Amino acid sequence: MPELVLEYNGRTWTLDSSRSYTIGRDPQGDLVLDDARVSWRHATVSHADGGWVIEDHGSTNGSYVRGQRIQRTRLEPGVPVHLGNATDGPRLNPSAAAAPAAQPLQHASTQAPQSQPAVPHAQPQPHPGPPQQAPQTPQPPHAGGWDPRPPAPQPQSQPSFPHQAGPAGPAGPQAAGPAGAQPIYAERSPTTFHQLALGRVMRIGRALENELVVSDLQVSRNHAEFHAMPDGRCEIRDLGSHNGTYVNGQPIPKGGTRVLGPSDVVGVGHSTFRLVGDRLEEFVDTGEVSFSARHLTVTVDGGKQILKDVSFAVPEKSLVAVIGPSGSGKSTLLKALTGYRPADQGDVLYDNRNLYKQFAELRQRIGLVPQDDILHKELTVKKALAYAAKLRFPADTTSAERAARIDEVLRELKLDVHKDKKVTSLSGGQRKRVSVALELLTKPSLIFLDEPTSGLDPGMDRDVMQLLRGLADDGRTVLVVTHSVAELALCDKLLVMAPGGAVAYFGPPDEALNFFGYSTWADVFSAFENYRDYDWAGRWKGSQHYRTYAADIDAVAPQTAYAPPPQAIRPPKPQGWFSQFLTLVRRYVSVIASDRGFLALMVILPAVIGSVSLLINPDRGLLPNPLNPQTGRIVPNGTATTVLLILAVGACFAGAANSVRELIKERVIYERERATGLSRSAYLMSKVFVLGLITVFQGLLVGVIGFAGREIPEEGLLLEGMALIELSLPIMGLGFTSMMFGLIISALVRTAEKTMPLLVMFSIIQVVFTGCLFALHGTPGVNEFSYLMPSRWAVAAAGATLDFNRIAPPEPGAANDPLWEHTLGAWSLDMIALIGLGAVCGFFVARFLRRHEPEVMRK
Ligand SMILES: Nc1ncnc2c1ncn2[C@@H]1O[C@H](COP(=O)(O)OP(=O)(O)OP(=O)(O)O)[C@@H](O)[C@H]1O
Repeated sequence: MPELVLEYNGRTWTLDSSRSYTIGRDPQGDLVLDDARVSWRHATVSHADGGWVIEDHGSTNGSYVRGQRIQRTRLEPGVPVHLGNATDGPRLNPSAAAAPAAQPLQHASTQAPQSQPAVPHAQPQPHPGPPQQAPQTPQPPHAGGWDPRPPAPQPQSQPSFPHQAGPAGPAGPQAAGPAGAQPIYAERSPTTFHQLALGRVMRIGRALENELVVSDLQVSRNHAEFHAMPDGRCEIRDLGSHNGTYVNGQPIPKGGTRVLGPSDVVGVGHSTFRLVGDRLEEFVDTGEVSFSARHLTVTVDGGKQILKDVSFAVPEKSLVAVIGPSGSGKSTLLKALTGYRPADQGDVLYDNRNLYKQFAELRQRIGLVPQDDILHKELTVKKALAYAAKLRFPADTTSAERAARIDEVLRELKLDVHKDKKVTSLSGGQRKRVSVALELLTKPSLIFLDEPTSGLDPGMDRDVMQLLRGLADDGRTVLVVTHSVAELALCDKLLVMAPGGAVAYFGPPDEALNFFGYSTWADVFSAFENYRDYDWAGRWKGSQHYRTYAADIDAVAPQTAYAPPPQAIRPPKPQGWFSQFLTLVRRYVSVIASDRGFLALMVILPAVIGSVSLLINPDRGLLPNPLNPQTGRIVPNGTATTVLLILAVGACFAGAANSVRELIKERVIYERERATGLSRSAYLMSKVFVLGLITVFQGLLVGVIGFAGREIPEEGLLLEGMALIELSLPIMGLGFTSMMFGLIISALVRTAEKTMPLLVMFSIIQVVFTGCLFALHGTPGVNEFSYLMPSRWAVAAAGATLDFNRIAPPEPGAANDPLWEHTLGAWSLDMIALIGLGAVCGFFVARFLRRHEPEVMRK
């Protein structure tokens, strides 16, 4: 059997071809590499098809051969493999035969061949607590003997927060002090060092020609450069990067420079740099970050506190569950932790860096999976992720790079077999996995999930929770708000919120029921409901559990929260406006094209509206009637006004119906994408462009069918020989402006169900203000009000072509309607007003769209 010798850092292993070997940081693995850039289970080496192959397990930072990221490749003697970084990650040197110095790997020589170990998140993690003592019969809090029964002290479960010292700890004062102070990293050892000689320029970027190659898709190809100036100082220059360069968490202007002081920390993607003398220390954020919240308090208008003094801390690689009755502030807490709605008091520490102060940089390390899916269900998994990746990654990433990252994430979440299925055809649990996959694309270190298992059956609930367990084990901090209590044992810590928004418990999940003195969570929640005014927070703070698990972090005095600076609130735009617009248009067209029902309706609806108008006095034309010789007056042509009324209302309805659900149904997707750099105007314009084209086409269909079968004037006012087109133009414009009104409704409502009554109301109002049912001109107040209605202007424009002042002449003594004058001037004014109304609607949609954005971005 051919053996392989792998050398790393002076150590050698001889690998036997009869089994496979896992490589990673997991001490239980075969080849243990203690380097932060290497994933827990990073890769596997095995003998297959007559050679040795290495297969990456969807590791966070990748495996590289000859500078190329690989998924599975054959190992060649003398060709090293880098793990975690293409250039300076741990280097494995394969050689062909067993070298005399090589030590046979113990497992290989002493153990029988074994199957490849499962990846950590595929199996439930052993987190069994001590066998639970039988709880006492539940009693109300005011009854005697209901005092908390703290479990016996368990020294081994004492939490250790290596990077989260209290006020006396080394990192405490810095974390609360000026943003980005140097000692934040005092307890971390740098991942790599780089020498920076005087006068030298060291360029950072994704491209291999850079001196400092960062294999991180969040980083631009040529991102920034350090410049060691002759006077001994050093400056950082941003090279027009897409995601920005940060000094102490604050962005430096695009293309700008900043001279670095001794305590300054530079952030580029997931890497952070600090200059110590002529040595540049690089810290790579592999996801293993501690996380804590201190004294978080949220006060709403009126002074009511909906989140009260919430503190907790977890070390790296933790899975935290947050549970609590409805209205206990779980969503509010999530918003405070993600910066969507920063707390008014207290702070959130990300690896001891103040999240609010350094929001601009740290926001990119946060993934948020909202309760509703953040993908277009009509698309295939791969396509949906491809559009999301295009919007989130820098413009200079190639589609191959993005596709590679998507494949990596799909494999990691075991979704590769589903990648060509439509999202809508997946089970609830799989759909949630796809939403998680989307957030994992950018390799966040912190992942927040809002009720990911709601609506899932118990099997899927477990499946999703095990997935989260695996994400945490692989080096991320995961916090999940949930209503499901079945799988809490998989979590490292449990935060229980009490009515009113205060903490009722924080600690190991298996001690929680004992803490409350109940045997089931249903009892605990009933107690919350029945004793809403009980001082749950006081009970928690008086407990032994509090002293064990939270007193340290709580000991720091509460501080007024630092509002993120304005430049931090607006996320960097990884893509330019036009590129975002094009991607959004393409995505929208893909969504529409995949919905055959909508496509069919798009044609059938206007065709039916146009056709039914032909049933009205089919042999009558749309020209003015001759004078009645007896009265000397023109006999009104009721057919013309009725036909125009039907066509106009049809266009109104079709236009508004196209758009009325559009923004509300995508609200969650928009909110998430907006927080990751989506341009509001690009989003809005993509909707206006696609829906505009559809409605204009529908208007044309309505107009051509409705007018072509009738006698109409031979000459138009503007398009002389094309009266049919001239008559259809107002119908098309009316469809467009109604579509814009529909967007206003869509931006205003809170649920999609409310759109239908508003659509009906809008359409009926348009019927009234067409001017076909009663004379508007000469009716003070009503006439002026009608100027706000698109149907008024559209009917007037078509009426000007048809000469409505003669088709429906005013009562004797009344004046002609100036908007209906059979002149080019009147027609042009009507059309300009109609389109102008659409533009004004666009302005209002943009304003109202803010309601769909994270609170912090609404100002
Ligand atoms: N902007 C606000 N103004 C006033 N009150 C608010 C505001 N936002 C939330 N609240 C109130 O704060 C309380 C907590 O709301 P939150 O949505 O955080 O609870 P929750 O625990 O997530 O509830 P659920 O489980 O039902 O989602 C509720 O009583 C809610 O009505």
